[in-house]
Amino acid sequence: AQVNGTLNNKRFPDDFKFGVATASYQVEGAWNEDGKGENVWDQVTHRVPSPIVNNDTGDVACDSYHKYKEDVAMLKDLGVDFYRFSISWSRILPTGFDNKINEAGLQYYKNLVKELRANGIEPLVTLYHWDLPQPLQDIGGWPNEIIIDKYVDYARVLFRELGDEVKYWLTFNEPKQTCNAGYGLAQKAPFITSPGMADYLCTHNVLRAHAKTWRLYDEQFRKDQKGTIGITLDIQWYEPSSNSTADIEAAETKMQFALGWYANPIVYGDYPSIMQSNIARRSAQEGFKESRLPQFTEEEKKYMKGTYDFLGVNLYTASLVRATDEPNPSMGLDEDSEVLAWQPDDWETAFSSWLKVVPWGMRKLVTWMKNTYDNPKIMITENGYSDSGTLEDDGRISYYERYLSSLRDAMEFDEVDVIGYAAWSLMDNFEWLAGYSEKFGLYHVDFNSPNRERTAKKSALWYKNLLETRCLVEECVD
Ligand SMILES: O=S(=O)(O)CCCN1CCN(CCO[C@@H]2O[C@H](CO)[C@@H](O)[C@H](O)[C@H]2O)CC1
Repeated sequence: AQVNGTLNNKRFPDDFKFGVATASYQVEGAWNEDGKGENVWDQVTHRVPSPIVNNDTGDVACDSYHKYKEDVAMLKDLGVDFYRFSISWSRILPTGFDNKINEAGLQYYKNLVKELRANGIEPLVTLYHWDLPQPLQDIGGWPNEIIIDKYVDYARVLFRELGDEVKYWLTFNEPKQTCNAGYGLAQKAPFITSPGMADYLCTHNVLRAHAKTWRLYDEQFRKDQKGTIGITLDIQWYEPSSNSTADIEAAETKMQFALGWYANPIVYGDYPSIMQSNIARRSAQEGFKESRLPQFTEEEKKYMKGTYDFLGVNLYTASLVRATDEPNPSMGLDEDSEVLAWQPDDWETAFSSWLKVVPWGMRKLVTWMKNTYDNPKIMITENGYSDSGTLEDDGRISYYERYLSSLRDAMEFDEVDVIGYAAWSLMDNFEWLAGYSEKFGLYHVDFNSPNRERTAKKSALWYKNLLETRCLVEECVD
């Protein structure tokens, strides 16, 4: 356990998988090469004025589309068990619809998977990491339920074309970002402002698309391909700001609105009851004839329940939560929860303003998930630290040591079934609204050079050593 700052000294189990993660729009570049169609991130980063720092775009990014062999060499050198990357829907289906498959785009991913396997590295594929084909957004995007079957068609192409070599799948990366940030608060593409309305419609369709895809794999591909398929949810740990009953309940409510929104339907078949009751009451007060939170039919609930082999979770930070007796009457996910969350200014912070360094939140989160979702297999599919780009990144090493120690504590003392961990990220890449101004990589990338040279930071050598010893301290105990 972490006693006065010491690290957990237990070795990670032999079957525990270590990896690193990236995402298509953030690293690939080649935004319009070899038949790739436009996606919502191409569209928003090309807007004038641009919402992105320094007008940065993913047009070239790390140029992984051309430099994937170099990337695999880095992965090999790190000694990872797996590489988590995402597939660009519009590189496979340029219009988003499956009536036209872009063979060159498909070939890129076949080549990447082949290169990984040739180096003994397991591919873990995220089907969707936010880059929706623009033609699908033009007909409404995720709030339009026609999207459900278009996503399933896309998934079917990937299972069919890549499923012989890819055995680990994630349907979505962070659907809350797609829906709440993308369609509620205009913080992510397509930057639509419809809080407490389009975010709920988006989620209702994402969840049904996820369930249909999990069932498709389970019924039509798993027997032959013998793979495993989950989803990645983003969450921060929400800690009660006092031990009052009201604040403890407020923190639980916040977890239900921020993680239960997706995990409850997938594990138990329906939205959390606190979401259903709060939003129904507030919708009635606002004069709506029905709740702003869509309802699943009874058969949808049965169909949805249990659609996961494991739960992926991205954890970076934490916040404090307190109750309030003056709830904000506006519509929105945060307002509908009727609790207040914040990050104290004096908490240790990374370079990204939202990223407070709160290692104990890792153990709290995965133990809460064990207790709340009946002890599921959990994979940490992202965890990482931002700085302004130094090669001597001691801050990143310290972050990883403390978060991994907290994770190992949860495995040792709370017996949480954690099956793996991926560091975000293999290399510096396009950090969404922050462009290239915030660096998350174990490797530095020179975005001023057309060759996008990669250079190992101090943290890369630290991670390589961890993967060799599988232990956070000098003297490890089995
Ligand atoms: O800035 S603001 O305060 O107005 C809004 C904060 C937005 N947070 C940022 C982190 N994100 C979860 C992590 O998101 C993940 O983390 C990585 C690092 O961000 C990304 O590069 C990955 O693509 C993403 O999967 C949740 C939303």
